[in-house]
Amino acid sequence: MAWKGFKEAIVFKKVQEDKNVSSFFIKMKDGSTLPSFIPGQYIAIKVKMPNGSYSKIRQYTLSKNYNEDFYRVSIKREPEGNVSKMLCDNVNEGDVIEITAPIGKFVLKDSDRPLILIGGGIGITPMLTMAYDAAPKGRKIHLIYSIPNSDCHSFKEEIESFRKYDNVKITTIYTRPFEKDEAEKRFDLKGRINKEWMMENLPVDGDFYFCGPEQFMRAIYHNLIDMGVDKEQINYELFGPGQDITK
Ligand SMILES: NC(=O)C1=CN([C@@H]2O[C@H](COP(=O)(O)OP(=O)(O)OC[C@H]3O[C@@H](n4cnc5c(N)ncnc54)[C@H](OP(=O)(O)O)[C@@H]3O)[C@@H](O)[C@H]2O)C=CC1
Repeated sequence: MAWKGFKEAIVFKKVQEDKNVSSFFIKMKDGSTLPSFIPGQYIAIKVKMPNGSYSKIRQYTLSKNYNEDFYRVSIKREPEGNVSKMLCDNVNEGDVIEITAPIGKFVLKDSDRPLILIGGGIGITPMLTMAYDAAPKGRKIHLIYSIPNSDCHSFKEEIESFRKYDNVKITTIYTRPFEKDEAEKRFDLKGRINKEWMMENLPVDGDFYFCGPEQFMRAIYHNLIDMGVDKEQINYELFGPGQDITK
């Protein structure tokens, strides 16, 4: 059952996904069943600071299959982010945090159109839950993941595992690959995703969902408009106090 406000939850597993990203696997402290959520939704989290006061409230997208009996959030440690630093550095297995029930309107809509999921950096998290939902249903999916290099390549095996579905295509973009990344061919495309590549590789009749840094989102939005994609097919969410990306 969903609840109002915050409720205590326990981190029962913590996984370091890459240099900066940690995943937290969460269950309710009182053992109650977690409400289901729609792919793309997030929970808000607050955490007790060492001085006993509560941190600010932050929203983190759920990043794992919605029909598991736990929630997973995956958090990038931001040097300036007090809450993400507190969580990544000091919250460990067995610790209690406070969470809301899942919320959010950036969710996967029912459709038979090809589904194009584009994640920039930690913005891949809502794309993962959307892919978990759509892949087994046979919908044609193109999952595109842009990261600087192998130091930031979270969820590598997890994303690779989607290849078991014939209907899923994966493109990994490294914008600043190391020499070893080039030598070991760890990516499909080098450099920032751009309009030429999108025009050649993405269907105009698809449903597009994307999330990532503000400039990344603005570029993708305008490329899609230039390609002639209908605004109804363009879905995105900007976290934080960003500017309007359509301008
Ligand atoms: N539901 C939501 O809305 C969520 C939103 N987020 C947001 O996602 C963002 C992710 O940030 P972070 O992980 O630091 O991302 P990074 O700074 O690591 O960037 C991710 C990728 O985007 C590329 N990129 C940046 N600008 C452009 C552009 N104009 N055109 C094409 N590619 C571009 C980067 O290339 P390059 O290396 O060249 O810079 C890089 O490959 C955060 O701002 C976070 O708030 C995160 C989770 C959920």
